[in-house]
Amino acid sequence: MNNIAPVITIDGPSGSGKGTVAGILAKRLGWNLLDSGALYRLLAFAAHNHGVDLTNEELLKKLAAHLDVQFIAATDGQLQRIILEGDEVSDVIRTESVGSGASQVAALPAVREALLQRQRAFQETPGLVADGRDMGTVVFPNAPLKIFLTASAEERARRRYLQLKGKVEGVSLSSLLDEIRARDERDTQRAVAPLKPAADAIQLDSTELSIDQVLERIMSEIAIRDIAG
Ligand SMILES: Nc1ncnc2c1ncn2[C@@H]1O[C@H](COP(=O)(O)OP(=O)(O)O)[C@@H](O)[C@H]1O
Ligand SMILES: Nc1ccn([C@H]2C[C@H](O)[C@@H](COP(=O)(O)OP(=O)(O)O)O2)c(=O)n1
Repeated sequence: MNNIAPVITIDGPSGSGKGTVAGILAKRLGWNLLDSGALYRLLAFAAHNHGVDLTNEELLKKLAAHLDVQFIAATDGQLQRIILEGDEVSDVIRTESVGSGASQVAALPAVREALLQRQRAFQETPGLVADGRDMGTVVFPNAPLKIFLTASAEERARRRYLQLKGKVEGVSLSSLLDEIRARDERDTQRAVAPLKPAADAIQLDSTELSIDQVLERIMSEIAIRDIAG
């Protein structure tokens, strides 16, 4: 690990655009990418495969510590790929049911602790773009640029609907809105590392902004701070 490498953190609720923006930024800057939510999703998915109950903190902690996962960096024309125990799971971990399981295991302190060093190990030169819920508050508190990206729950559900429609059967806008609200509630109300902006985060509401406009705003913050060389 190289602690000198700068980090840009992007935190916020589901569907605010964190993953999209983080992926484009990492590519544009030539930096590493940490999709921290994928770790919680992988744990929930692995727990399901191994028959581990999502409330069994002791077993989940062990599973988290030994999670056999590989992140294969994005190449031109291909997104980042995620391999769990030898199988590609990039798409199957993206369902709302795995997201909901991720949010449940993420509320357990021992699980968060077990995943902390694994996340910090992504901080390598030339830099890191990290997205999640507690990147700016807990995992990388010294990051020189912290973004807290939001959008209304209705807009976030609409985006998810457009994203999943045609790919996932039986997806409906109203159930997605309910699920997003339930996840917001759990992620903001939990005792450890709840979803909230870091005191020094820049808050960006993307409800009325395009992806390019969000990127433009972040690029100007990067330029002001002169953090990307
Ligand atoms: N500003 C935006 N305007 C419209 N759609 C967006 C915007 N940002 C992201 N999206 C779309 O919304 C969906 C969810 O975005 P994603 O990056 O997965 O959000 P998050 O990682 O915060 O859950 C994707 O299909 C993405 O293309
Ligand atoms: N740093 C993080 C990232 C995700 N989580 C939890 C809470 C989230 O509801 C789930 C899934 O996160 P993920 O970022 O993949 O979800 P979205 O893409 O925003 O829908 O994991 C967390 O507690 N801390």
